[in-house]
Amino acid sequence: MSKKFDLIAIGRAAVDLNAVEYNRPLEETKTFAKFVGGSPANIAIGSAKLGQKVGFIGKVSDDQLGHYVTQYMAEVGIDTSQMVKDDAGHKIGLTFTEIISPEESDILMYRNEAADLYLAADEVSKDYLAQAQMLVISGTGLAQSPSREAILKALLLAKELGVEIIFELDFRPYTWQNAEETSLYYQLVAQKADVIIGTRDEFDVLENHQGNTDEQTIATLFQYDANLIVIKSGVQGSNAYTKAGDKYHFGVFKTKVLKSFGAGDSFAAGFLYAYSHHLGIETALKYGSAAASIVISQLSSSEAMPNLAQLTEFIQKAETQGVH
Ligand SMILES: Nc1ncnc2c1ncn2[C@@H]1O[C@H](COP(=O)(O)OP(=O)(O)O)[C@@H](O)[C@H]1O
Ligand SMILES: O=C(O)C[C@@H](O)[C@H](O)C(=O)COP(=O)(O)O
Repeated sequence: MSKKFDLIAIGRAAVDLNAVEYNRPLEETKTFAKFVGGSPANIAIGSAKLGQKVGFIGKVSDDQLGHYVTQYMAEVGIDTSQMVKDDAGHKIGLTFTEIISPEESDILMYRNEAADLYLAADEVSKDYLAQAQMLVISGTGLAQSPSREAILKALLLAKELGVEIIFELDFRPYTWQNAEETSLYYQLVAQKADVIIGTRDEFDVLENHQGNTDEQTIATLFQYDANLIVIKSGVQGSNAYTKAGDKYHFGVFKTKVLKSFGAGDSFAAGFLYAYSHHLGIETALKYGSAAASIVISQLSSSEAMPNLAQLTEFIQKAETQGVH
């Protein structure tokens, strides 16, 4: 039976302030454009733009920026009924970006006491989660309590309810205390997740070890619940591994890169669209790569997310021209 939501994402919804001056460091940047940000919010927005039915569980500041984020997410079609306003005055997270060159862009996050980290376990509703086909968990929500307990509660409820658990590693060094703590919580969730998506570097964080091959990583993780593991490697493309032993690779769609941030979130939105529509793993990697290619050629990580027609047209055109 079809559920009310194709996916519910849990974690941070925040604000990106993206430098509109290119080829200069943040120190010298004077003007910024405001967008909704936060990895799980970006994935939710990308998914909604592709036509998925999406819900979001999170906490935002009760001020102009919190209202802006909630309103934008509602406008793209996301159910925001479980986006709680922080009543203790915590402010929404901010991310400043700089575009030094197409090869070099970076982000600077302001996350001290960020409202999303104050989502509490009693603000996660079982009835709400029961309406989801998939739950998308972003690793950063595990960095601090009470958000950590809220995410773990959602994980256990999803497990109990048979909701498919997608773990997007989304590692951000901010707000984590040390590598061992991160690795412990990442492993805890990875052992219960059905699908795990991350970059090679993020899997190193999960393992608290550098230098493992993908084969070593999947051999360990497939001992637990995961059926599918996706390991992204930037411009080298992405690999997907199934528990049954299949391996899929997809390269990238070449594009005029403006900046590299936004690649991971758009990849996840595109990948999950194809995955949840049973279009096959190879197509899922292709949709993820195409969405990423579209987003990294534009300024934002959220508004730039393509709709389904834009995504499929992009793929068709790229395949006709042979640019991947
Ligand atoms: N320079 C690039 N050109 C085209 N596609 C890219 C480029 N960099 C990344 N991508 C696409 O975005 C996906 C995610 O990028 P990656 O950098 O690995 O993740 P993250 O943004 O999470 O660090 C890649 O698997 C690839 O499909
Ligand atoms: O996740 C954040 O809080 C910041 C994002 O909104 C920002 O746009 C970004 O860094 C996205 O990068 P990605 O996770 O590599 O897609």
